Amino acid sequence: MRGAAPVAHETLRPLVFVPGWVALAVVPFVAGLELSPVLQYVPLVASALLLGLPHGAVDHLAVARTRGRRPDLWAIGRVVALYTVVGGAYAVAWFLAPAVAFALFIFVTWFHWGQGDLYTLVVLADADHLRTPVQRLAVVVVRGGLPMLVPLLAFPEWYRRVAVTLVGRFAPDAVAALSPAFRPDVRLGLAIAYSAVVVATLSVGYARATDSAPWRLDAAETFGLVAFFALVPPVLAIGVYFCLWHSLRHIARLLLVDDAATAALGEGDSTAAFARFARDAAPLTLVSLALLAGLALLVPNPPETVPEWVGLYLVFIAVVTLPHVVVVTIMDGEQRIWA
Ligand SMILES: CC1=C(/C=C/C(C)=C/C=C/C(C)=C/C=O)C(C)(C)CCC1
Ligand SMILES: [Fe+2]
Repeated sequence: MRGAAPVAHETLRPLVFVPGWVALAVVPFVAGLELSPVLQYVPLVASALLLGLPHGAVDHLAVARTRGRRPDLWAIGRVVALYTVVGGAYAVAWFLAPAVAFALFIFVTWFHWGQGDLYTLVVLADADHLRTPVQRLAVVVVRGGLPMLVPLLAFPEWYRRVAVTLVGRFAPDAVAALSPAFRPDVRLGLAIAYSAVVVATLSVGYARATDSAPWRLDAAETFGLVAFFALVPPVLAIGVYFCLWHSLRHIARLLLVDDAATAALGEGDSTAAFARFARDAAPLTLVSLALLAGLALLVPNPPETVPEWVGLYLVFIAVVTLPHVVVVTIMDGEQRIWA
């Protein structure tokens, strides 16, 4: 990729891939120990300070850096305006139509977590089996469906409970509008359709791969994640995935557009590179937490328990994810991830 020294990629690769793979292998066993519900929330709560929330807290610098420019006040101001307008409108939507806002959150996350993995496959895993835009869109559907659809198929009651907690901060009765998604026949239909897309996507990829190693990595990750989300209760699974999969991969991407971090990685100094990220991300992570506290005062039913606080945190994440997806999609365009 443009501007990124190959050595930096080499330094990053194990740091990016290994934690997620270890989590896929280990967490199902931990989950088998029947963790108390509160412990299952630990990774999601931790994501407010570590990896999760911070991965989006450098959006104000990311676009300019991706274009090879130093972020000036004007560039930062544009991103702040994007967040205010798009995030603000979506926040209002949560108050007016919470069930619709929840459904949108699921679809946006599906796309966004899929697009994150597409980048990782193309740039960090050197995948050559994703030749066409249609294949790349299919990979986004497959990869995003792992965290967003598989839990609905495997743990519908958990999924419903989380939907109730999010929507319930605004209007407890509104969640009834989502009930068709939990019907067994609808879930069976979704399972069949999704499986067909997974098999077709991997098969076409296999036929087009010249180097089979990245394809094997893609297939192994896909089936590993299917098993992970089918076995691990969703709050725990999503918390782990958000930190160690999506956010870690995106942070690697951010390091590769930051010249100083890339230089540090080129010298094998990953600590210095990640420290730069932490410094860049700290201010807006703290601002985000202050905004979350403000949101808690504004909602009709303020949170009282840990699950309710996490529900509100997820609403806040939803609101900042919409502009975050715009930023990442601009990065995708600049880096020709979909071409
Ligand atoms: C917690 C949880 C859910 C939703 C989590 C979502 C949608 C998280 C999105 C996070 C984002 C977008 C982070 C930014 O990149 C589900 C699937 C309803 C199932 C039950 C557990
Ligand atoms: Fe993200």
